Amino acid sequence: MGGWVLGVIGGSGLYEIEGLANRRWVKADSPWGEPSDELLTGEIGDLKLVFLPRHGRGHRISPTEVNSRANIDVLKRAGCTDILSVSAVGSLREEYAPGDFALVDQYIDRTFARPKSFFGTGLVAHVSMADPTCPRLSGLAAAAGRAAGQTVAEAATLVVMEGPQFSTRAESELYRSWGADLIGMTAMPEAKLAREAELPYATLAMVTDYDCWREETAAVEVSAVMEVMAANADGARATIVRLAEALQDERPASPIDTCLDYAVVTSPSAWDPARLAKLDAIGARRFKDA
Ligand SMILES: CSC[C@H]1O[C@H](OP(=O)(O)O)[C@H](O)[C@@H]1O
Ligand SMILES: Nc1ncnc2[nH]cnc12
Repeated sequence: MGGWVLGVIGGSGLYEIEGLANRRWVKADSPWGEPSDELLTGEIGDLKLVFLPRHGRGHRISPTEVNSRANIDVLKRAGCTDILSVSAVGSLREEYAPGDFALVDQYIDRTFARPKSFFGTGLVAHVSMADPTCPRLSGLAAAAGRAAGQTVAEAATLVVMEGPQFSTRAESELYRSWGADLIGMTAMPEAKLAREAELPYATLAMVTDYDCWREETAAVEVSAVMEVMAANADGARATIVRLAEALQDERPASPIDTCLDYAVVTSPSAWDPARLAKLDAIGARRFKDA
């Protein structure tokens, strides 16, 4: 096994990270279209880190228009072994307060206007999403957040809505009645695509608001989200540095590294060469003999 290569997808308010040695913005191409921006590559100690701002520098791209297939593809091409995804989220529970961090272990995917798979006609695959995040990476990220002085919850359930408008009060109450803890707009289909790419994935959620269900608090506005994110960006960066410091050694294998072995259902004789060609990075391990 080689070392860790950490991909970090930055969300609202996190458009770059400082403190990287040999830091360089590099253009990355993908057969899945345009990624959100160039990749910022660099090192923290022995760890290679690859950062991509999800909405692009200047926050140009809306949640629906984020090309998550291209983003995951270029991170895979850049050699990432694992992905930490950072997101600003609303809280659906009293106990998750603005300023808190949380690691997500379940998602409820309510998005409907985004391509959600690298697979399809000519090469059909069904990966398991029963446990959508990597417990090892999530645990390390939670410890890193605490070491950086943050309050960090674990095992949160995140609703991912289409947006870009925020929820109605009835929707907010509905998601609460489903047992969801947090709400955002971008972790899906990112988490599904990371799994198809055999990349262990974790969501570091940064709570920015109480959405619109809490009577004593004003309904969420984007200015409030960005204000809390500005106050928390240093905490997010410190968490990433602490996580990087914990990933200096060899990377042990994960079952996610080989999950496509159990997922592909199309007979090899029916594989579509055009789709196979687009899967040259995502499926490099699985389809190396094709
Ligand atoms: C800027 S408020 C709504 C916006 O913030 C979150 O973005 P991200 O997940 O990339 O941090 C949310 O998902 C929306 O895209
Ligand atoms: N209340 C909210 N709903 C959806 N996405 C968000 N991102 C930050 N706060 C949010």
